[in-house]
Amino acid sequence: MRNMDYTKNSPWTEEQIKSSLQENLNPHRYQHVLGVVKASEMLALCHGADPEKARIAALYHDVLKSQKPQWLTDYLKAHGEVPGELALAPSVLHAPAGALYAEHTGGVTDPEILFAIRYHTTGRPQMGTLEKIIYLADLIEENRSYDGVEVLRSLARDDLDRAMLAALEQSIRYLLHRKEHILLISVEARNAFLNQLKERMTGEKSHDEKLAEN
Ligand SMILES: Nc1ncnc2c1ncn2[C@@H]1O[C@H](COP(=O)(O)OP(=O)(O)O)[C@@H](O)[C@H]1O
Repeated sequence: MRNMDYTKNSPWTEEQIKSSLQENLNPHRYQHVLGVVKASEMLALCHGADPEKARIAALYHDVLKSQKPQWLTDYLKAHGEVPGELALAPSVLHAPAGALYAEHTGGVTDPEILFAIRYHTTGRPQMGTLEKIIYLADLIEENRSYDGVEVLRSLARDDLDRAMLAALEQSIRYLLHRKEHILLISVEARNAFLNQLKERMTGEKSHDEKLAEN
């Protein structure tokens, strides 16, 4: 891959990131990235997040998508990371590797952006707003078309947590159907969103009950 000089602290302009993406991704994947940029900016504006951070995370999220599993594994190891369970789900490797690339080659230092890139495929418990935005933007961007995408689009605009629960459950169902390994972190994320939403509903109910009492 060209442009990989591992120079630290040399932030790229958006145009530099885009030209690196065009060199390294096929046109279809590049269009997907532009779709994620647009969707993540829209979600950031809906949910009070920083649209500029969303753009940067979205631009980088699939930067290493074309690299082979062995290359990605070596890249993670070269940066001191053990792939661990990810070895059983090689299509996820580009996410943590992409975060390392954004940091070490692109010079990105913002932890919210780096976490959003790292967890855009699996999710995780305790996700921050930018992480949820990139995870969902990846699934709802304008080039995606699958049964249920419109429902997820409107859910993502209305309520990030409910959309995350629906998206994680959709992803887990897809992996079950394909008899693929399901990384534990996604199951933990799904349970965390489920429990959080149950608590929220209980809280909302008792608030309503209190109002009714007065
Ligand atoms: N929890 C998980 N465990 C194992 N594999 C997963 C998990 N979540 C996602 N994947 C796999 O990672 C693949 C890549 O996801 P993603 O980065 O969103 O790619 P794409 O943009 O091509 O849909 C998914 O198609 C799925 O096979």
